[in-house]
Amino acid sequence: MLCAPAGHGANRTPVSAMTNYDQYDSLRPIEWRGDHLRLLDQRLLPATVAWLDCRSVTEVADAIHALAVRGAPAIGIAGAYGMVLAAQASSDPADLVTAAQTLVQARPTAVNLAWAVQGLLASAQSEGHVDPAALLLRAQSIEREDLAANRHMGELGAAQITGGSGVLTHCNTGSLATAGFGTALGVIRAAWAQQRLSAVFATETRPWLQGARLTAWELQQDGIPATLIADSAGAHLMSTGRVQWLVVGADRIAANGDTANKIGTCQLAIAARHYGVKVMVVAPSSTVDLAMANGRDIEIELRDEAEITRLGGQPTAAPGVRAWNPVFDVTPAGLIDAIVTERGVVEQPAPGALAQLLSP
Ligand SMILES: CSC[C@H]1O[C@H](OP(=O)(O)O)[C@H](O)[C@@H]1O
Repeated sequence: MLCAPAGHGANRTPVSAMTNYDQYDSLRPIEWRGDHLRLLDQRLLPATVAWLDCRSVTEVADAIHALAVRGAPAIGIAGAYGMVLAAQASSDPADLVTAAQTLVQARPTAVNLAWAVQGLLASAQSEGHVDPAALLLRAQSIEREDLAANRHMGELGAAQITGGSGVLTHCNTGSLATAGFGTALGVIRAAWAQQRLSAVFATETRPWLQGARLTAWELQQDGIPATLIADSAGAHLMSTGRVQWLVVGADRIAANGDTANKIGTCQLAIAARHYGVKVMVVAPSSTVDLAMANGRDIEIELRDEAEITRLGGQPTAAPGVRAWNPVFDVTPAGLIDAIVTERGVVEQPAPGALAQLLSP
């Protein structure tokens, strides 16, 4: 069933658009500095807060591939600023095309990266010349719109959650993964601020530990008590009745609602359906890929085996053992109860519902 677009008679009126979220908006992982891009190096968090200064499109692409900056919206924003760096380095349109290819190849699954980069390339091509200032305005607009979208999605998603609910989240979908406030974590922040939550649980999210290292750290900054669980404890937690919602982000949502997200999301959604826990996907419209009919063709990023067999640079597996490291999976739309975007909420996503919601 399709809920009315946000703000137009939606059948769940957000509790209050006046809730003050500023305390949750202080963290910015991306800073444009005029001739370089500063990125909070998320590989070192939470032990070390250090910044990378990227002065070329290659350095931005390398930072995206290495997960120094990560999270679907955040890598889109970083990619956009990478295009500005490319335009500052060369006025040759062919070089901008090469820059776009370099950035898009950094990570294949999150559509936000290609959406942002190819959008800036198209705008330069439509202008007929490479104008760094014009591209900078577009990059800044993408960043600004993402933050606004996150705050709005927070309200819409929180309105879905009845008071006294426990929630489980997977991976990191907070300020570190976006322009600020977060997607799924933004809903959790809003629901907490509106006193709707009885408990927040986060999975550790192996192998990269986005939950243990990043989500737990963000929630500590917020003063929101959270309990960390092993990824393998998700189904058991749901069996105890302590959570009513599984709230996750997305890297690419196909037109029918099939959703690519961090590896482990699908099995959590299967367990959620078994135990009567509702599943909410929270993502800006820039994460929806209407050109992809369903999730079967979403490219799943495979990363280095060492991310499985080593931790913190130390071996954790039997020497020489091979590992398979897909870092996303696809949750079928039939397992999803609500997809929350800044344009509104789609419940029980049916074919065509997202296209209808996002139609101009
Ligand atoms: C709002 S972030 C969306 C998405 O990105 C994360 O992946 P990664 O940490 O590998 O960039 C995770 O899948 C989040 O749900």
